[in-house]
Amino acid sequence: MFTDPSQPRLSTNNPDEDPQKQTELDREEDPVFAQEQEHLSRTYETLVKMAASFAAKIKKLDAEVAADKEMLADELTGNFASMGEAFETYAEYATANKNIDLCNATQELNLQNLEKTRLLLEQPYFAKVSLQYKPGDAPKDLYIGNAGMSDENYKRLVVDWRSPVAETYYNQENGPTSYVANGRTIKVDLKLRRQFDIAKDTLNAYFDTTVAIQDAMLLASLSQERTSQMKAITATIQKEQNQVIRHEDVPVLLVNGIAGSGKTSVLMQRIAYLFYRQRESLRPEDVFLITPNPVFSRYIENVLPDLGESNPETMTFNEFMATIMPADRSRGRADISLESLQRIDNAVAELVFDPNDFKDIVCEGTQLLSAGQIRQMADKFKRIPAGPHLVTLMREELHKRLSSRLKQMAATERAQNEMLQLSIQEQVRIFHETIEPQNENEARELALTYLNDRYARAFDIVERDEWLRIDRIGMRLLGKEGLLPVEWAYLKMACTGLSNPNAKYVMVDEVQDYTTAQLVVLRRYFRRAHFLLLGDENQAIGNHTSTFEEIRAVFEASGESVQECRLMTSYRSSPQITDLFSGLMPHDDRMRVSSIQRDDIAPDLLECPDRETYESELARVVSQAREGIEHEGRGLAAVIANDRAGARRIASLLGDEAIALIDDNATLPASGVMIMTLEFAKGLEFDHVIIPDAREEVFGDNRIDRNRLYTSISRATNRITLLAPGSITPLLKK
Ligand SMILES: Nc1ncnc2c1ncn2[C@@H]1O[C@H](COP(=O)(O)OP(=O)(O)OP(=O)(O)O)[C@@H](O)[C@H]1O
Repeated sequence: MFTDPSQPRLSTNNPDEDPQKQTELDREEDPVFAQEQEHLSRTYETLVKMAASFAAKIKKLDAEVAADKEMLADELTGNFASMGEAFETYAEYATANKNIDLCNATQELNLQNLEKTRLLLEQPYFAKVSLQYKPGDAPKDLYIGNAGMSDENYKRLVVDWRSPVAETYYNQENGPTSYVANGRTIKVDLKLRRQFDIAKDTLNAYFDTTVAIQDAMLLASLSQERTSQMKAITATIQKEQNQVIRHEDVPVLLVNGIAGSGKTSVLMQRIAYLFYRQRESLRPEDVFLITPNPVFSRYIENVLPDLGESNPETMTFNEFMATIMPADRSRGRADISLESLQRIDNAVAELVFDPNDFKDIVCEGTQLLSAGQIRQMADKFKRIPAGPHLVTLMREELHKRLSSRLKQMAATERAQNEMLQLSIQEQVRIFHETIEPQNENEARELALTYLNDRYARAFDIVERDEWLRIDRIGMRLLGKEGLLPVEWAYLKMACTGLSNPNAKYVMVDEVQDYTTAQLVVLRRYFRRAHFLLLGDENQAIGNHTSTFEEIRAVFEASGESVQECRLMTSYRSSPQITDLFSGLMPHDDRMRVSSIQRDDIAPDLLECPDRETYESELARVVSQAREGIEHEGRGLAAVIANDRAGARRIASLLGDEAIALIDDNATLPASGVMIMTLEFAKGLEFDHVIIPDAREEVFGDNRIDRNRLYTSISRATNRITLLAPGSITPLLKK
């Protein structure tokens, strides 16, 4: 056993040995190992029994509800013969429905419990803390896992990693510590902090840690080959990361972290944490996650489900814009100055609607309300200044007028004939039965239902204020034709109050890639939401994107203070790769960077004297990478080109040696060597990164090139190769 208390304690006698490869002898000789294995086996057995019991309860309750419903249908025949009988019948309905609601709630709980036990059966827990609450008291052992579970006698089997007491594990220090529960700070003495490597009911190893900077579980996790899917980091969350994950709920939290410091990982864990802490009120549709591109959305899509949580609304900025804009208008430049947006606000403050600002409401080829009618309606409200309040009043009025227009139409022979000619399938879809109106009244009512279905989109047009000609208003107010998407969206928000007031959280990853105008649009649209912004200024690779100072200013402008956390340790990249990319950072920041010590391969910088040598070297490097991956049967390598043209050139040079992922919608295979642009590689990571053209012409001494190089290098976990036909950029020659 180890004697150095600052080092992780392994359950093996040989510190050089991979804990995964402990011999049976080591384990047998270690009483702690045996005790822990026994505890695990017992817990696992209980969980198996509980899973079976929840499954049985679900089945039984399902059968009971089905029987109840059948009985309801048979027995509650609806006796309304007299007033008294009618009341009685209503009371019976109410009781029966209440019972069904109660059953549904119980069933929901059963399902949740079954889901939790299933999650725990994969790995019942990953850590244990022994906490002494008062001097002299026996320490209390708590096992921490991906979900919390108590047995049928209410004895805690596993504590959820997000529960207050689990904080003692993440504080990473033995001795006096504390956690906050129900607003109270509880002081405890952490006597033992033990990590486990567990798969189902098998204990592979345990580690007793005091200071976890170099914790063995972390090292084991970081040394695994990369796959096309990001993984949760629950068991190995580090102290600085935990401060973000468990941060108090503030209006704006900005996480400024170097490449590979776990920003995206922390973001996913924070979402899971918020869902847990607000489990009664926070729903996945209240949380919006804005990601840099569709590849990235797919890369992270399994993290939350693996933690037993649902994914929030996940979208790129363009996808977000598509939800609020006409279909053909949502893409395009976003480098609008703040002054232009300010001009829109000023102009809208003076806005008076003009007769030509309105559009006919046309649906299914029928004009339901004309622009002239809308104009007349606007005249009714002329004492109210144009803007969100007026638009709301007009919208309400338009709803009324649309309804009465459909009512008028429903009385016409034409509408009723159309309805009678509906196919049987259409009738069943609209009315849930076939129709045969018996009198004029009935025919009118049915025709109204039919028209409401046929012209449903018209109500949408009203609701989405599509009866306003935003481009026309923009042209008049700003004197320019063809608004850019961000301007269009901003103008529409200013005129109509367009927003999503229900969103509670908006998370923006890679925030350094957004222009100030884009952030202003997000802030204004999600007007009540709390924001979590994560980024790295050194990875800003686009023109006109915001600095962190500008990001702060956007949010401070709406009266909020912005809290900031820094993450300065690189978990992704080996120390030598971290040194290489951090050399491109501003000097003061560079001094604060650290990485996790592990096996290290020196970067390969290959300067080739001529084109021919260069091409054959590139082919050799790629071919070796491919062979290595094929031999192992896993692993990812990326050739990161500077642009699409470069990626295509390399693809034709390399032929079948590598898979070209040039289209935005391409998916990352599980393993292999891929060619891609940096835009595609953003946010992702690879065991081996090959930068095929690292000449000064490609990476010159300017901010964007520097950031492009930093971002490309920092995609690598273990190995980096840079090639150049000629000299490598002096940016790397410190
Ligand atoms: N505490 C941790 N335990 C285990 N792995 C971690 C931990 N923190 C980060 N990692 C790993 O480090 C890698 C980088 O994490 P992540 O992608 O979240 O960083 P990032 O800051 O978003 O990176 P970038 O900004 O460069 O895209 C991932 O493989 C992640 O699993």
